[in-house]
Amino acid sequence: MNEPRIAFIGAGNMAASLIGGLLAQGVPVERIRASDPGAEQRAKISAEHGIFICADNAEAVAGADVIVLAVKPQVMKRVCQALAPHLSDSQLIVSIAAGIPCNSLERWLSAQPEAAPAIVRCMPNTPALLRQGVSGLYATARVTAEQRQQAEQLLSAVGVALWLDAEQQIDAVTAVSGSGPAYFFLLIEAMTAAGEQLGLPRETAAQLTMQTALGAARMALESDVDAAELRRRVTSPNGTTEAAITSFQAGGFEALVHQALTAAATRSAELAEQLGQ
Ligand SMILES: NC(=O)C1=CN([C@@H]2O[C@H](COP(=O)(O)OP(=O)(O)OC[C@H]3O[C@@H](n4cnc5c(N)ncnc54)[C@H](O)[C@@H]3O)[C@@H](O)[C@H]2O)C=CC1
Ligand SMILES: O=C(O)[C@@H]1CCC=N1
Repeated sequence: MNEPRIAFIGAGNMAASLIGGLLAQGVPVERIRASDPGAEQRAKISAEHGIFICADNAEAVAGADVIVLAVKPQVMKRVCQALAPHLSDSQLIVSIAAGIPCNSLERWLSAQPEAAPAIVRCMPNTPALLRQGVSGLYATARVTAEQRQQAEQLLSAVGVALWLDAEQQIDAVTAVSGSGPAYFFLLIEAMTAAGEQLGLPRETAAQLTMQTALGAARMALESDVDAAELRRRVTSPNGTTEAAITSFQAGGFEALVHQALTAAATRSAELAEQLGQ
C-alpha cells in the first residue's frame, strides 16, 4: 500500500497525539499536514512535529488521501459545509468527533446523497495521548478495503483499533472506553481517599492505588485466564479481599456499573440526535 497523504482538520489534543503516533511509526513528515485557526496552536504543532500546518482547511485537504476531522462536535457542521466544495471522490473522511453520525457527515459534506464520501467514524479515548488508547471504528459501505487499512493504521498509531459491525455500537463504545478513563480516575480518587482515611500519607495512598490499577490492568491483559478467575485467585476464603468484595456487592456494585454505562450510552445516542441535526 502506498503511504497515504493525511490531512488533519483541527490540530488540538487528539490530532496532536495522532500526528505524534504516525510520525513515531515512521510515516514521513511530508505525508502529514494540518489546519487550525489558532496561531499559537499552529506554532506549537509545527515546532513539536515539523509538519506543514496552515489556517485554511481547504488548503490542508488539497491532494490528501485521508482527511481526519478532529474539531469539536459543536463546530463540525460548519466545518464540513465549508469543506464540501473542496473534496474529491477518492478521499476518505475519518471523524473522531463524539456524537456525530455518519449520515450527518454525509449530508454536510456533499450536495447530493449519491456523491457522499467514504466515512470512517471513530470513538477514541484520551489515553491516546500516551499511545495507550483504544478506539472503536465503524466504516460506511463506500469505504474500500484499502481505506479501512488506512483508518486502522491511523488509529493504531495511538493504541488498539477495533472494528464495529454497526454504527449504533459506537454508543456502547463511548460508554465503555470513550468515557471509561473517567470511571477509573473516579475509582483511583476514591481508593486514595480511603487509604488516607485508613492512616496512609496521601502520596503513599495515591501511589499504591495507581500502581495497583496498572498492575491489575496488565495482568488482565496478559494473563491467559479471565478477570473473574484473577479475582478469585486474590480472594482467600474468609480473607481481606472477600470482606471488601462482599461489601462492594452488598452496595449493588455490578448493578451500579450497568446503570452508569447505560446512562452514558443513552446520552451518546441523545447527543447524536442533537448534534447531527
Ligand atoms: N472519546 C474521547 O474522550 C475523546 C473524543 N474526542 C473527540 O476528538 C475531537 C477533538 O477533540 P480535542 O482534540 O480534545 O479538542 P481540541 O479543542 O484540543 O482541538 C480542536 C481543535 O480544533 C480547532 N478548530 C476550531 N475551529 C476550527 C475550524 N473551523 N477549522 C479547523 N480547526 C478548528 C481548535 O483551534 C482546536 O485546536 C472532538 O470532536 C472530540 O469529540 C477527543 C478526545 C477524547
Ligand atoms: O464526555 C463526553 O461526552 C466525551 C465523549 C467520550 C469522552 N468524552
